[in-house]
Amino acid sequence: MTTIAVLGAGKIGEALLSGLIKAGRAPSDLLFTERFPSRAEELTKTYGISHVDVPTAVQRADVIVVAVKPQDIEPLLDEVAPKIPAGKLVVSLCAGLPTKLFERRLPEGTAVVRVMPNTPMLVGEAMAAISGGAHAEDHHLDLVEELLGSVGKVARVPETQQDAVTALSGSGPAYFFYLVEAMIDAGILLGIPRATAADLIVQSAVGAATMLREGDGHPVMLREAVTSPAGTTIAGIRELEKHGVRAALIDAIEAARDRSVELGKAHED
Ligand SMILES: NC(=O)C1=CN([C@@H]2O[C@H](COP(=O)(O)OP(=O)(O)OC[C@H]3O[C@@H](n4cnc5c(N)ncnc54)[C@H](O)[C@@H]3O)[C@@H](O)[C@H]2O)C=CC1
Ligand SMILES: O=C(O)[C@@H]1CCC=N1
Repeated sequence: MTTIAVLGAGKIGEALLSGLIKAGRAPSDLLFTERFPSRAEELTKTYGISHVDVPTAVQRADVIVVAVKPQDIEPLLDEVAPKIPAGKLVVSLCAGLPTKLFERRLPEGTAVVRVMPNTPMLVGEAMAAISGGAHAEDHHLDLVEELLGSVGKVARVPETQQDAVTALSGSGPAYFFYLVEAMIDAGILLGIPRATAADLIVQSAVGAATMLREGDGHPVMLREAVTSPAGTTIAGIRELEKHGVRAALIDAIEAARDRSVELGKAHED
């Protein structure tokens, strides 16, 4: 069985470990490193996965998943580079960081795959986009696709698209949560108890997402089907258009893309 080590077990590292266990992977095939001992203890208690140091992780694992913040990558690479044996597969989940940053710092020929996942991995509904670096071969991409395929959907994209993907599906769940939060607030304004408003909106979001995924309709057609002549929906849509919500979303996603590019540039030579 492939042994996987996650370096940095924060939100996304935990989402991956937990998703892999839910998908049937044995905790004994998983390892993690974590700089905060209390956090490490909590994860070992919850999932039964061993917390190890970096030399042990890179020795024992076949696949080394880097899940620290982009701002924390340099000290991590300083620790990993002298210890990692040749021939390991390195998978980076870090926003903005190009595969060539890892290739420059790790032993010559190290296969690196850049991945942009998202937190719905926790419930087996991730969207992950993967791109191979200079030394990643088809079998490396196949392995990463298989691993991530057990916790959601996987797309292969050219690395040049990863900053845009980060803005769309990496950050995307946060924008949906934000929308849901705002709609629940609207319910409160209209006098609906918070718990009832949350039920109404969350189920509407699940229903709408299911129609988008499983139906054969385009989002525009689906929205038109809700929008009756002289009805309630168009009265609401007019307000969204007046407040520039579409343009705000496009600007938000462009800003997220730009930030991803900036995070990568901070680590250029
Ligand atoms: N949170 C999200 O929705 C997503 C995050 N990502 C990427 O995943 C990476 C991690 O993000 P989060 O999990 O949100 O951050 P986080 O801050 O929750 O987790 C990072 C973890 O790494 C640990 N850490 C830092 N340096 C370390 C070191 N040298 N050795 C061992 N542990 C170390 C920290 O203590 C922390 O627990 C980032 O690069 C981010 O861009 C990618 C997609 C989605
Ligand atoms: O906000 C961030 O930087 C990370 C990357 C994508 C989602 N969360």
